Amino acid sequence: MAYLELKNVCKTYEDASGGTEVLSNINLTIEEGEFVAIVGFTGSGKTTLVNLINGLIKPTSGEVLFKGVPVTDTSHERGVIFQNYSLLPWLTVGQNVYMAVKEAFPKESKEKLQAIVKDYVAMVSLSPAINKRPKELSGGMRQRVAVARALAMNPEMIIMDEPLGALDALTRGNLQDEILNIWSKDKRTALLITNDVDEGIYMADRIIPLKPGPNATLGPEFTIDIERPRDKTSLNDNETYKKNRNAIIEYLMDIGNERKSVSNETYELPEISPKSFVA
Ligand SMILES: Nc1ncnc2c1ncn2[C@@H]1O[C@H](COP(=O)(O)OP(=O)(O)OP(=O)(O)O)[C@@H](O)[C@H]1O
Repeated sequence: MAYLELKNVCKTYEDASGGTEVLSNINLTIEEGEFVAIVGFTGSGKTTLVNLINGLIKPTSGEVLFKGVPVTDTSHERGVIFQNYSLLPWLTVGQNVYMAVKEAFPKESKEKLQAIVKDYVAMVSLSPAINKRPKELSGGMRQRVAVARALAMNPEMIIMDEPLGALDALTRGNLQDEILNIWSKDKRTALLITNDVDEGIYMADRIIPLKPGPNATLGPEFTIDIERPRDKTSLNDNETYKKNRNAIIEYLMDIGNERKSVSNETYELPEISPKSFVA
């Protein structure tokens, strides 16, 4: 049985003119322990897809199944790391993680919960900042807290919605490694949504492009058959990496061009001319 399965999932956001189908016929299967990345253009429907899998919104038609059971609500079994950290500003790093852990394990003792918080804060190298509030942290540190918070709840599946998009290249690279370390240690199932092909190839077992919407749908998948742990510096010379990178970028460029050529939008430029020109 597939761990996560989307069967012919469609999502339309209703509006006064009837609505737009953002996602069309999404079929996706993820097996236990797999790391899958979905790459897509901005606005193609990636967050909509995450919200459907997370149970925050319902499909207009089709089914989302987690371990064979239809997803009808959010659950601690699926931990989401969002792109905007979403930390509570009045709580410290430790308190932000504690709150989530308490919600996930309401019957555990305070001491046990505090020990979990300490472990996960240490795991993302933030022990010295455990008593700081979000406004005292850099963007990279805040995202680390968000990672610790999601993982401390011990979800069976980690869903990441462009979690590293706002970070500089160095911080991004470090956090990619931290997420991979945690994923490989506990062998959880992971879904990464990203607009960065290199990030997808470095982290995932499979990459699936999301064709731009409206009516966005998943394209052909690319299997990244590169041994783990992967070495970022030697990846550039790896033939499998180069082959996949070129194929994915070519595919994305082709569908990008296709989208441009079918666009009916026309732009009228205003008729203006300078009243006077002084050299
Ligand atoms: N609640 C909503 N109501 C109406 N339309 C929505 C809603 N949420 C998203 N959309 C529309 O659906 C489309 C896809 O949005 P979504 O946020 O899923 O894309 P995305 O790929 O995550 O974008 P980005 O990369 O910019 O974060 C957009 O055109 C957006 O305007």
